[in-house]
Amino acid sequence: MFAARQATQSVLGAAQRRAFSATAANATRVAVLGAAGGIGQPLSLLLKLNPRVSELALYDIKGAPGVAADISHINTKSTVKGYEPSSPDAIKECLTGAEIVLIPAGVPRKPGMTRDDLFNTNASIVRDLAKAAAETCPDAAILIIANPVNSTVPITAEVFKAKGVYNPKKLFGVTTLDVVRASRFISQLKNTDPATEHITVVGGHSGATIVPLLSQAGYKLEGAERDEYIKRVQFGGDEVVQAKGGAGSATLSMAMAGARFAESLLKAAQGEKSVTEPTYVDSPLYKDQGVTYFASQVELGPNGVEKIHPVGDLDAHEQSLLEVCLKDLKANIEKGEKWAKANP
Ligand SMILES: NC(=O)c1ccc[n+]([C@@H]2O[C@H](COP(=O)([O-])OP(=O)(O)OC[C@H]3O[C@@H](n4cnc5c(N)ncnc54)[C@H](O)[C@@H]3O)[C@@H](O)[C@H]2O)c1
Ligand SMILES: O=C(O)C[C@H](O)C(=O)O
Repeated sequence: MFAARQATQSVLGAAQRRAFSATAANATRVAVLGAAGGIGQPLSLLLKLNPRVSELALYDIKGAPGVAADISHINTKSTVKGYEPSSPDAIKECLTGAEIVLIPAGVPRKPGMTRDDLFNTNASIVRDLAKAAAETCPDAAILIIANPVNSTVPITAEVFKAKGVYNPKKLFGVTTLDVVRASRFISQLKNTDPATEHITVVGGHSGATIVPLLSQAGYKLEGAERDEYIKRVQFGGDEVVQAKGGAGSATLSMAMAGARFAESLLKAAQGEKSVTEPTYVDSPLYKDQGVTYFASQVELGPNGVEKIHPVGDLDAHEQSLLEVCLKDLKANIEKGEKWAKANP
């Protein structure tokens, strides 16, 4: 009996040792810029719980060392370090060796504002952080959370292009929260398990540019029910902004969505096949209409974007939503590109 238990323990020990060396071989440094904010803190917490992450580098203009000290006590293996600009090289030190950089740094909306109203403040925050990433970790996957995503992704691309290091396969606008909402809201209407709902959402990340494709999941809503569902997905962010009454926008659900997208990238980077997520990327799908970035299902691989899937079959109503989306998106992209060129 004792011998049998000892044998089991030694087998388990070997399995654990193998798992440990596999993790060590897949060591991944992940940086969060804006780590002390409403999204940054829970996002950093979720990344600390992810065994695929070996080093967590947390940067903010204020408060990152405190967040790092707190999170570092959690009993998972990854190391955590906080950086703040009191030392001039802090951002460089944070980004050195990073393979994934998540950027939630920037101001959130208050009631009555659109995401585009954040442009004037957030454009320069994202530009400056993108410059630091382009200089320090040009090969990292850059995940843009800061709004307005439809414009901050093109701004980031322009920064990387100006430095001669742009790799369209490694730049992602995080639209996962739209997918999470679309799946949760249909499950509330249909009394299904939201974990098994996978509603594709295409386009961009604001208002009419958010286009959920229910028909591809086999659903057909009609009339007011359909319109209310679409409106809730397109304006889910406003629901949270209103409810928080001036204290910011979605942070906890966004942290979950950002951590889920980072996990998908890590899985793909570590060799898992067929990892697919909708995300806003440099896309050929509507380039002929001047829409150079677009969110659709994207297969992820070790080098980032592996394959960009077309939107697929749409019903007539989805087609009409897509047309409105493309018009708005084109304007948001041009605004970002124009600003980045004028404000290098
Ligand atoms: N993509 C999405 O689906 C999605 C969802 C929710 C929120 N957002 C956006 O994410 C952004 C952050 O939202 P939040 O609620 O976390 O805001 P927040 O104000 O709570 O946190 C932002 C953090 O960024 C930091 N920061 C500001 N300038 C910085 C700089 N130059 N370098 C480093 N850090 C800097 C701030 O100190 C703060 O800690 C907003 O723009 C918001 O609109 C996007
Ligand atoms: O609505 C916002 O401003 C934040 C975010 O983009 C969201 O969708 O919740």
